[in-house]
Parts: sequence; structure tokens; C-alpha cells
Amino acid sequence: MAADTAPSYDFGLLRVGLSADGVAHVEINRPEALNAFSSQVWQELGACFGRFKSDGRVRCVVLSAAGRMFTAGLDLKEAATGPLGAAPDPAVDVARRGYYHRLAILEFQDAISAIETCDKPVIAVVHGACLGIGIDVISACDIRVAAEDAFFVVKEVDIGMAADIGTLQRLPKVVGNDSWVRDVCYTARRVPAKEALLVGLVSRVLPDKAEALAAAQATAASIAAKSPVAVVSTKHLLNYSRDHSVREGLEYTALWNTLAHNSHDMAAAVMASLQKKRAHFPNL
Ligand SMILES: CC/C=C\C=C\CC(=O)SCCNC(=O)CCNC(=O)[C@H](O)C(C)(C)COP(=O)(O)OP(=O)(O)OC[C@H]1O[C@@H](n2cnc3c(N)ncnc32)[C@H](O)[C@@H]1OP(=O)(O)O
Repeated sequence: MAADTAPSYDFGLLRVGLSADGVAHVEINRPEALNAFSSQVWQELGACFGRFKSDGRVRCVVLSAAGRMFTAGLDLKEAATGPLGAAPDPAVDVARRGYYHRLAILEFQDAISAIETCDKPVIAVVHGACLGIGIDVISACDIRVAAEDAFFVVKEVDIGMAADIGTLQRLPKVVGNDSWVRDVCYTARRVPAKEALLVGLVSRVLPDKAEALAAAQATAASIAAKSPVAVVSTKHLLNYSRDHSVREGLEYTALWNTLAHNSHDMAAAVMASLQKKRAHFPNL
């Protein structure tokens, strides 16, 4: 993407950096409120990942958070002011208020789903608490790594609600263990990093946040050095296949690759492999 048309990543509660090797680093930066998700946080997150989708410079993303913990979940102070998107006027009937409340929940869902639909792999780095909406967020990521002090809580039942931004849809597919998912979703119990590793919620646990971040950056750099056509195709096809039958997945993959096999990257990669050299692939 030409510099004059490059999207802006100038946000209030996110710090976004883009390295020359194609790795974007998004840091949720609201440490004074333990990175609680106010509407501004999730709206900025949605906008940011929406922009990554069409920004060819971005090949892989690392998502982390500043301060003591990944996130304390939904901003309860903001939530206490009334339901999301609902008109506060009590004279307005419940159907009319409910209509706008539903739209607001859908908007919140879309913002977090932007992590999944941005096409570029996203690696979450979790340290300290990852509560409530934090689980919705990391479940939408491709890879999760944790620091030893990380712990995870599907906290929603403790605030009197069912999780509604993606945890109940994605977490079962991430860990593939229905009994465990129901245990943690019904009880809101604290899951330590070791257990998260054992059950497959995270793929690595590192001694501390700095090492977890370094490991994620190294993985991201390795992904960013691959053909971006191959990488976005792989993400897209994994997600499609997760949500469809094997047969549907195979048929769709054949169709997708009918186009993707025509990239210059394949020829360059095959040639480099034969010559025992490293291929360099242009941005999407
Ligand atoms: C449509 C709905 C969509 C999504 C729904 C998502 C549901 C959820 O996310 S459920 C999870 C909700 N979160 C919680 O229940 C956690 C609440 N917080 C705590 O229990 C504690 O703060 C803690 C995380 C255990 C940390 O405790 P501690 O180390 O003692 O720090 P504190 O002094 O409590 O907090 C410091 C500072 O942060 C503010 N804060 C903490 N959590 C939140 C929050 N969730 N929302 C808003 N603000 C929060 C806290 O008030 C303090 O601020 P001060 O200004 O210093 O008082």
C-alpha cells in the first residue's frame, strides 16, 4: 500500500507499531483501569483490525496489553450506566429499547470478530488476568501464548449474564473439550496458565511477559517471512473448514487454490527450495 494511502493507526487506547518485516504490534493501553474494555477500547480494536485486512504491509499481528494484566474484562463502570446502545428513556417500550440493544451487541461482536476476519494471523500474549471479554478476544486470535502468571476466567456468569461476544462459540472449537468448557463457563473458576496449556487454550507458557512477548514476536516474524498469499489463504481455509464439513472444506479449498496457485510466490518458493536459498515475497 502506498504511503500516502496507508491507513492511520493513531488510536487513543491502543498503541500500534508496525515493523519493517511486516509484524504489527497492537498493545491495549489502558493500564490505569487494568485494560477494562470500555466502548472506546473495543471500537478502536475493531477499527484497527479492520484496517489490517487491507493493509498489505501487515503480514502478522501480535496483540498484548500494557500494565499489570491483560484485561479486567468489560468496563463495569461504563456498563453500570445502562445497557449497551439502549435508549435510557424508560418511556420507550422494551421492544424498541431491545432493538437497539441487540444492534449494539452485534456491533461489539463484529469489533472482536475483526480479529478473526482480518485475514492476517494474530498472536495473543496474555499476562496476569484475562477476564470475561478477554476470553472472547483471545478465542478470536490464531495463536495464544501466556506468561506463567497468566490466569483465565470466563467471568460472565459472575456478573449475571451469558458470554455473548464469541467465547461460547469459539472457545469449544479452540480447546475441543466440551466438558472442560462447560466447567469453566458455568463456574467462572480461575484457570491457571499451566491448566490452559494442558487443555490447549494456549500453545506455550513462558516465564514472564517479556519472554512471552519475545516468543510471540519471533513466531510472528517467521510467519511474516512466508508468502503472504500462502499465509492468508491458510488462515482463511482453516477458519472456513472449522465452520463447515470436511467435504465442504475440501471443495472450497480446491476453488480457493484455483486462484491462489497462480501467485508468483509458489514458483519463487519452489525455485528457492531447489536452490537451497531463501525466497522473498512481496506484500499483498
Ligand atoms: C455486552 C456485554 C459484552 C461483554 C461482556 C463481558 C463480560 C465481562 O468481561 S465479565 C468480567 C468483568 N470484570 C470483572 O468482574 C473484574 C472486576 N475487577 C476486579 O475484580 C478487580 O479489579 C481485579 C481484576 C481482580 C483486580 O483487582 P486489584 O488488583 O485489587 O485492582 P483494583 O484496585 O480492583 O483495580 C484497579 C483499577 O482498575 C479499575 N477496574 C478494575 N476492573 C475494572 C473493570 N472491569 N471495569 C472498570 N474498571 C475496572 C478499578 O476500579 C480501579 O480503578 P480506580 O480508579 O483506581 O478505582
